[in-house]
Formats: sequence, structure tokens, C-alpha cells
Amino acid sequence: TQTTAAAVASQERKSGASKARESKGLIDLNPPKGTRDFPPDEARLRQWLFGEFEAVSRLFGFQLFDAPVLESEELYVRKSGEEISDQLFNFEDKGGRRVALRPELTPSLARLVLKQGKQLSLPAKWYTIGQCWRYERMTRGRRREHYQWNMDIIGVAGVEAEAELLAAITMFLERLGLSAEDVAIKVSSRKVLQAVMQRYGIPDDMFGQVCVLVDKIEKLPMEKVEEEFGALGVPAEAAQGIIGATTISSLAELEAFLGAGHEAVADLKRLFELAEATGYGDYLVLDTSISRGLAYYTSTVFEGRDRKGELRAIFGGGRYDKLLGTFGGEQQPCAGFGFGDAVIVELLRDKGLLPEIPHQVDDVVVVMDEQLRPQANRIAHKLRQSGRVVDLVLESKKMKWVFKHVERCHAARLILVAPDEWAKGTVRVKDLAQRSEEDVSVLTEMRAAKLFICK
Ligand SMILES: OCc1cccc(Br)n1
Repeated sequence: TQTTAAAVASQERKSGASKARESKGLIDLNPPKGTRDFPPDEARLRQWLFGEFEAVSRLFGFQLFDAPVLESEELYVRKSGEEISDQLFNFEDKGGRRVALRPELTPSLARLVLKQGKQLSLPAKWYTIGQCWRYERMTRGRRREHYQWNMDIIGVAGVEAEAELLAAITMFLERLGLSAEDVAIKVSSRKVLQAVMQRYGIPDDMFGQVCVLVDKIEKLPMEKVEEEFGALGVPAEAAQGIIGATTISSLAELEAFLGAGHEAVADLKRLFELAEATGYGDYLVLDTSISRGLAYYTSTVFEGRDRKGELRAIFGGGRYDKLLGTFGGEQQPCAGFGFGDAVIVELLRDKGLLPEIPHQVDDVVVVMDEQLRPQANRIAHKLRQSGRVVDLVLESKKMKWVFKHVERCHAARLILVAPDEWAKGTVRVKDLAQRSEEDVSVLTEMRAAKLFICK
């Protein structure tokens, strides 16, 4: 039961229609707060988007994995001030177990990799698309769920892994009609922050918290950031040194800051070289202001942003060489990314690149006399076996309805099973594109071949 204030707030947020239904004791037709329905039109767009995720993952030879949307809460308790941990959609199940709807997919991947142990041949290249959750006070009206495409490479220590992941991302963007003119991929290394922390003698065990706080610099007023550094016990001078290190935007500057032989410089130089050679170098921008909001990244981090800077991050990722170790498994070098299903659609819409994806079938089969229903079913079945997408009209309908239906289905052909034609062993086939029609024999498979067109 909600407190009175919460109930009143919730009632105020409901639309008039929802209130009206609620007052009649009817169920609310809207999905739970912060979640989305996918009726057919939206589901077709999502299916298209996921099809592109799948196609690119396939082209890169990655293997699909999956895990439950419900995980043990302990996978996500990291005490590093991460938004993802602060907003866990967690609860106690009826068995008294602390569980959570997964806020991200990487911990599940880590759990599965460790569970496979020595059975897993390395390097492993795994991908998945899964719904992820957060419980955020609806103060900001943000979504509580989204779908994320993840690709991860386990067992490769060099930035060749990050280069492969970025190649997949940029191939995906190009397939959708986007280019480096639309999207920038900001790249940095947390080894920069590590170097600064060492310079100021900040203990290593604060690395995750400091990185998560640096990620908030762009999102919070500077005084709030400085206050949070203070709360972490980071001296003001060190905080200024960390904040100062987030303004580097070229390899030359980075080299001057860290020194020529520093591993972060070598890593990023190699990454930019591979990106250029592969053909997506124009997307990359060195920018030490990015840190990402996940504590477990250890060096390379990257995020995709629209060049206009109007939208939230399109995707994000990086290297997380210590995560498996923190789960009590054998340490393995890992790199991966998460790519959400929401911001990319906003960007495609802004660019006029959202595809029209109508409901479409090849054939609509209609029986004109219920006596011929068995024959019509057989015709539809044979057509489907030959690969045709068939909408079989299941009740007697007037032709006016049939023609409207054929339009709704964007059908290529209308096949009428009617007594006169059937008596001659034929069915009437209307080719809706050619606006022609003919009676096609169904008496023998061969002569009926024209009807059972194989795709
Ligand atoms: O990317 C943060 C996040 C995690 C889970 C659900 C949603 Br919506 N957003």
C-alpha cells in the first residue's frame, strides 16, 4: 500500500483516461511507470534495429549468450557511488533471496565466463541483446528499462580488442546511414586518472570512486563535484589536479602530460592507428573528460555522442581487466560495450533515417464459400511451405473488407478460392502490383508451380 502522499502524487500523475478507468475499478491500460509497450508498429522497428545488432555481431564472428533478467543483487553491489548501483531495481524474493532486475549485462557475462572455467576457449567473443532495468524516482520522468546490445571480448590484453569493438560499432552506424559527421566516439584511458592519483598519493582503492565522480563532472555543477571529492577525502589540490587532467584533447597533449613512454599514450596511439587503417578513424576523438559511470573500467573508455551534442550518450564501453578477479575468478583481460535502444532511435529520427517498416505479407488467401474452407487452408499451407508469407482470412468477409485488408497487409497477391473456379480446378490470383488477374490451376504440383512461388 502506498503512503497517502505517494498515492496522491501517483494519482496526480495519471492521465484523465487512466483516472476515469481507475474510478470505475478498471485496470490501468498503461504499462508500469518508466516502461514501454511495443505494439506491432514499434515492435517492427525494434525488430529491425535488433536485426542490425545481430547482423553486425554475426559479421564479427561473435557468439550469442543470454542470462536471466533477474540476477542475485550481489552482482551489482560495488559501493563506488555508481548510478547503476544507487538505482538498483532490487527486492527480496519469496525465498528471502536478495535479487535485482539486471541494470547492465556485463556482470552476467562475467558470471557465465567464470562458470565455464577452463571449458571456455579464449579469446571469447560474446554478444547479447537484453532488457536492463533501473529504479529511478520518477522525479525526472526517465525510463526505467531499455534494451542494450553488448559485445565483449574476453582474453585479449591489447587494444586490438577495443579496435575490433569500435569497428563493429562504426559498421553498425554506417549500416543505418550514419557517419562520422553525425557521431563522435570520444576515447580516453583511465590510466590518465591513475597517473594523477599517484602524483597526489591518493590510495589505489579509491580509483573506482574517483573515476565515477569524474564521469559526473559534465553532469553536475562544479561546486557539487568538488564537494563530492571532499566527501571522498580527496584534498582540494588533488581534486583540482584530477579535474585539470580532464581537459586533454590530443595525443600530443597527453604525451606532454604523461611523458612519452607512458602506456596510456602507447595504447591510444595504437588504437588510433588501427582505427585509421580500418577506415573509421574519423569517428575517434581523444577526450580525457570522459570516464564513464561504471567503476570497473581499468583503462580504455569510450562513448558515442551525436556531433550536435544534443543527446545523451548513444553507447559506451571500455576495458575491465579486473572484474573477473573481483568475482573471485581467474583474472582475464576483458573489453566490451553497451549500446542502448533509445538514444540511437532519437538520433535516427533527428536525421530522418528511421525506416518505414510496414506490416507486409506476400499473399492474402480468401475463401468465397465456407464449403471450400478446408481447400483454402491447404492452399495457404502449401504456399507457406514454399516460403510465401500468407495471411489466411479466417472468416467469411465481404469483398469491400477484403480489399481494405489487402491494403493493410501490403500484400503482393490476393488468392480467391471460389466455387466456379474450383470446379475447374483453379483459384483466382490477383497480382496487386501488376493489377492483373488470372485463374491458376491447382490440379497438379507442376502446373500449380506458378501459384507456389518459391522465394
Ligand atoms: O544506462 C543506464 C540504464 C540502466 C538501466 C536502465 C536504463 Br533506462 N538505463
